[in-house]
Amino acid sequence: MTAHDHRHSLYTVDQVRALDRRAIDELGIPAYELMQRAAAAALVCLRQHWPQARRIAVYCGPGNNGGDGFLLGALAREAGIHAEVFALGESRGDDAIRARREFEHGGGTVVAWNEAVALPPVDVHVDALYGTGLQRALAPEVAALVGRVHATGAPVLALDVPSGVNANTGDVPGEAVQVQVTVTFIAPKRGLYTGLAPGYVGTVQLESLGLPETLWQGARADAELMRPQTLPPRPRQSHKGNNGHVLAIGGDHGTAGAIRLCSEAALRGGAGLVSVATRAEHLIALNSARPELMAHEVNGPQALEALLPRATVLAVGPGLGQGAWGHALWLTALDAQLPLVLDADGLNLLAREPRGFSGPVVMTPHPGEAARLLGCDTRTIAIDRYAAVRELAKRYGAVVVLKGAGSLVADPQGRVAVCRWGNPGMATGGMGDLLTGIVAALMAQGCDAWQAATLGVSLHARAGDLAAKHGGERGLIATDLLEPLRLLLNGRDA
Ligand SMILES: NC(=O)C1=CN([C@@H]2O[C@H](COP(=O)(O)OP(=O)(O)OC[C@H]3O[C@@H](n4cnc5c(N)ncnc54)[C@H](O)[C@@H]3O)[C@@H](O)[C@H]2O)[C@@H](O)CC1
Ligand SMILES: Nc1ncnc2c1ncn2[C@@H]1O[C@H](COP(=O)(O)OP(=O)(O)O)[C@@H](O)[C@H]1O
Ligand SMILES: [K+]
Repeated sequence: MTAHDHRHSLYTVDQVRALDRRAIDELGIPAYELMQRAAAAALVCLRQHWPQARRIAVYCGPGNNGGDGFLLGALAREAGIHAEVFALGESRGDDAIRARREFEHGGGTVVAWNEAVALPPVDVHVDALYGTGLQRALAPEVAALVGRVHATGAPVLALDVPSGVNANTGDVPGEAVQVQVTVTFIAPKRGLYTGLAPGYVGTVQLESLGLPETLWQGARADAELMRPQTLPPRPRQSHKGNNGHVLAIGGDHGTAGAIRLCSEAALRGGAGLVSVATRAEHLIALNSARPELMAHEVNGPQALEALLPRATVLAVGPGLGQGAWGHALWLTALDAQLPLVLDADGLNLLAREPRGFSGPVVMTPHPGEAARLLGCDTRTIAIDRYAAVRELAKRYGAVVVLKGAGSLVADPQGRVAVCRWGNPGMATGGMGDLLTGIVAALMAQGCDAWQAATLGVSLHARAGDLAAKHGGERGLIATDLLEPLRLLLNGRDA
């Protein structure tokens, strides 16, 4: 992928290193000057977020991230801010060593950190321990420092990456610094946006260090950040037959809620018609709750086959179960040669009985389902969500949404888009069922699998944010998203 808009492109750590090298080799900017620019940008960021800050503490690790910290300490002192600088280990590498000397030549004193050192009272802590060079979990003594910094309650600014966060993957293998602001240099690292990282990074501010656009042009990026999108307005002459017909299949005994949420989301996602193939016992409840739904009793494959000719997209899985009924409907749906959205038990059945697809498919696993599909544990998924989602998309020949904080969407060719919206209020039952219905509705309206998945994920997460903005995160429930979803789908976000 070429990256013309580097603010929406996400890079692996190796790709960021390649950009650094090009800045040094092709633009002739010495690495030490990049470090100086990073420190200057960090000071601007610090003052922008905490204009009243008079005292800061900077914790410097042994590498170039620590080098950035020493130079920030020097600049802060020059600007009249009292900076106490702590070193964790000896600086390694010419630039980091030179940065430390520059701080000391300016009159600053570096305190070698040990656990007997008292943390000074400060307005802001600056985390310059580790950046993109983090290789493993923080050592116990560093983790102890992190705990003490957190306990002060004062805000933290991270230089480049919060220490302990793997900037390449978003994994956090042990302790990590939880910060209010991460000022990241040169390019957005893909790991800051997904998995455990969103719990640590706070606001991510990109500083391009005055490097020209040409640096990013032609440079490889690994993924893209989703941008807010909607669908174009409907043609005035539109009729329900133009807007697709979603058939939602599921709702075994005792699981009516999942299929109702999915089908209602398909209606609010703009599908022209929404039918439900479910157990007889759910029909009255579905019809009385949502008379716009066409609910059908389906007791086996034949009854489902009768509904297929009118459907444009099948949403398969919410509340489907993995019993004989669910399995038989699942097989019929997968053989129907219609576009599919597969979720929940639709995915669990696929993990049990792997197979290919004949038409376009979007799969929407959460990490637990993803682990079943890949035959691994959820920890393996968390270690590298980018690798997991790409492997799923490739293995199943489908567009795959790997849900959870910083949802990822991948296609079988390896393209990946990252969702930067959503909130922990959405960690509640039924949210995934909505997503299935939304993605199906978008496919029914003519989006291809990639468009439906990326637009669906972004609308769902933004609807979650809008709902949480009005009522808060705790107590947010899936149906709260339906009205904001409709607003966002129509390009309104008030
Ligand atoms: N090269 C460049 O062009 C620029 C680099 N910059 C800074 O340089 C950083 C990268 O510097 P480095 O590559 O030196 O990497 P780091 O400073 O992140 O850390 C590398 C050092 O830490 C050690 N280490 C890693 N994980 C450890 C752990 N868990 N426990 C103990 N030791 C560990 C490594 O062995 C190595 O000595 C960036 O994040 C950024 O802050 C900026 O100055 C901007 C420009
Ligand atoms: N902390 C979070 N941040 C952002 N989005 C979240 C968070 N927790 C859950 N979500 C989103 O909510 C949805 C939950 O889906 P899922 O786990 O399938 O729930 P369910 O099976 O109950 O419907 C996913 O789209 C997921 O990305
Ligand atoms: K850091």
